[in-house]
Amino acid sequence: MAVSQPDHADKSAALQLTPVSRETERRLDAYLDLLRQWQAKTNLVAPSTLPQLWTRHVADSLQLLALAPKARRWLDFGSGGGFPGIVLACAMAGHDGGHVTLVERNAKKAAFLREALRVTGSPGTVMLADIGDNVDRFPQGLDCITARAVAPLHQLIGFARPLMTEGSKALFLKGQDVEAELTDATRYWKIDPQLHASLTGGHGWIVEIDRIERQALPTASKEAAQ
Ligand SMILES: C[S@@+](CC[C@H](N)C(=O)[O-])C[C@H]1O[C@@H](n2cnc3c(N)ncnc32)[C@H](O)[C@@H]1O
Repeated sequence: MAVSQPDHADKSAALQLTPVSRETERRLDAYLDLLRQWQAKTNLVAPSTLPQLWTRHVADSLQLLALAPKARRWLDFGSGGGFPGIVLACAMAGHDGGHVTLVERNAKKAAFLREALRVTGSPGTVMLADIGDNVDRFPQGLDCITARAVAPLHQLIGFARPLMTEGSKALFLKGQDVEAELTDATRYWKIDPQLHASLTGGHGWIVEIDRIERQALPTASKEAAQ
């Protein structure tokens, strides 16, 4: 299968939305070159989005940096082909103490993510693991927890809760059903979410959460649980 070629207009549109340093740009170029090569044998992104890798995926990931400008220690649930985790790692390479933990349960994708960290020289660790079974193995002292297209919001909040500390936050990239997902999540969790419209347009949203408490069980459920 032919390897797709970079689209320069797509890249410059993305970099206008979410500018980065020349060094980060070079790391991102190396990452996308690798992704295009591996995409020929492993499905890392929807093939229809290959012509817009920069706007659909890179800028979508980079926009998180503006919502957590001081964050250095990141953890990304279900990184897949590397969004947002590898993109954030490419950006963190320029910062002292920058590090991204990428959690992925698919072995081929985890191998790709390790190779992406290697070729870009970006600071990160790939954990080949199922999130739900391994929360106690994840690093502590995180500044920011992320996820895109991995699980329903209420589940992501449950995964993030034990990892959150004073000053940390979660940033979850969500689609047009965000309101329904938030309504569902507040049945389980007390949260004070902020919603940010995605810079990359479409119907994307970022849910920012900095405090998570378990919702008290309604009386009927408490009785049922006894
Ligand atoms: C739809 S893909 C999205 C990948 C990437 N975040 C993105 O937006 O391009 C979902 C990824 O999450 C991974 N995943 C889903 N549930 C997971 C879990 N419980 N533990 C670890 N990885 C999980 C899948 O293997 C898959 O690679």
